[in-house]
Amino acid sequence: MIKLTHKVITIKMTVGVPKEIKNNENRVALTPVGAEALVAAGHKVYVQKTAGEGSGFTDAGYVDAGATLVDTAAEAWSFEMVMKVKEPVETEFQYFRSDLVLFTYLHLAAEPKLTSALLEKKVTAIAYETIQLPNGQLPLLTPMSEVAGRMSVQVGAVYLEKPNGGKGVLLSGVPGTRRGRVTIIGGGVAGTNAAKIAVGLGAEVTIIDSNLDRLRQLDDIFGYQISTVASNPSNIAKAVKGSDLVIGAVLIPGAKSPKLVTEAMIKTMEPGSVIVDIAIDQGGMFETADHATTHDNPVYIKHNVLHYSVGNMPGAVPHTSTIALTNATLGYALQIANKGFAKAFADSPALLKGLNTYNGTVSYKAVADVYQYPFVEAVF
Ligand SMILES: NC(=O)C1=CN([C@@H]2O[C@H](COP(=O)(O)OP(=O)(O)OC[C@H]3O[C@@H](n4cnc5c(N)ncnc54)[C@H](O)[C@@H]3O)[C@@H](O)[C@H]2O)C=CC1
Ligand SMILES: CC(=O)C(=O)O
Repeated sequence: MIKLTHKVITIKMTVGVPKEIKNNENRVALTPVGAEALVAAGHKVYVQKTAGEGSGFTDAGYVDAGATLVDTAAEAWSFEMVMKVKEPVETEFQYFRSDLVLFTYLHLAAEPKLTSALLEKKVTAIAYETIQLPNGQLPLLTPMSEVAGRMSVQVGAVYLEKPNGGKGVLLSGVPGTRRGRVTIIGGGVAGTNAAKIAVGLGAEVTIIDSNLDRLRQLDDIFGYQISTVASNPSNIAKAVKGSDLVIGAVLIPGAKSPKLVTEAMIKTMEPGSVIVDIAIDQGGMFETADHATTHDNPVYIKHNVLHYSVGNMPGAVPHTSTIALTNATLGYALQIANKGFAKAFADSPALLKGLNTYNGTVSYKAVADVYQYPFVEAVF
């Protein structure tokens, strides 16, 4: 009898995980459990020392998972695929090279310098936030939008407190007083999660969205606990004027956020009101929220309204966020590592949607349009 053996060819990839260096960014791209799964699939994982500490994961935990610790960022960046959380900051651009596969959040529509650095160095850059399933869902943005949406009401409630500069409104109210009024613009993942917390606190909640089917779904979910409003300038102006807290959570995937709340609308809000611009990572949707803030200094005041516009909100709850992120990214990281990026793209249209720059060209149309770069569709 002849025994046939089939040789399975598995690509072994080296994967680097640098420590995040953005302000108060304590997430890390992989939990030890995630590292273990890549190692079990035959890959080598190199984690920069202390990268997991901020999320509650020790170096020893990664070693137990089969990963190797490296001392420096330069080493962590030297491997075939680099997994990160946040878009690289300027001091990290030195590590870009043409044979690098970078897998991370990128938000290129709001990052002109990063976009040109990736193009110049011909990096294969895959953005978590534009990976998209055929039904339109953004599976690697979803977990962080859930976190940011839930946090947005929590931080909004804190900044409404008088000692923090707010007007002194308790979102739940108490018997004999009015409830706090919360308007959420964009009723997708972040907006829905904001609504859950705002409703849970007992606030009066309005959700504005341009997608009427989405408003119908929200009406089915929340019933009479919320009001749904169609998005147009007049409805937005009215809702903003009457609100204590306005949360911005719109998204047009990959593109710059539309500025739906104008400066004139902000001027109509009562002093001490609060806005939370979750969409700041795509450029922001409030005309007056013209820059991203940091967890060190999250709020500034314009027209007597407190503006919170932190671009990495989930970084403030890194233990929860790192686990939620790895839960979502790991399957895609395994596809890239097991098959090599070209075969992984060929097999998965969802993953291919994540490709933002390749071989010195922009491969995501909404990003190309922002900067008027030619859009070059990558075919694998
Ligand atoms: N600042 C931070 O730390 C974080 C920011 N984000 C950002 O939050 C934003 C929202 O993300 P998701 O909720 O996941 O997106 P999503 O795609 O689930 O929801 C976006 C919603 O905006 C609605 N929309 C689009 N145009 C509109 C318009 N003109 N008027 C009203 N509604 C409109 C869409 O119909 C959709 O329901 C994104 O910019 C995302 O990058 C997400 C996580 C963390
Ligand atoms: C979505 C994103 O950029 C973040 O979670 O920081």
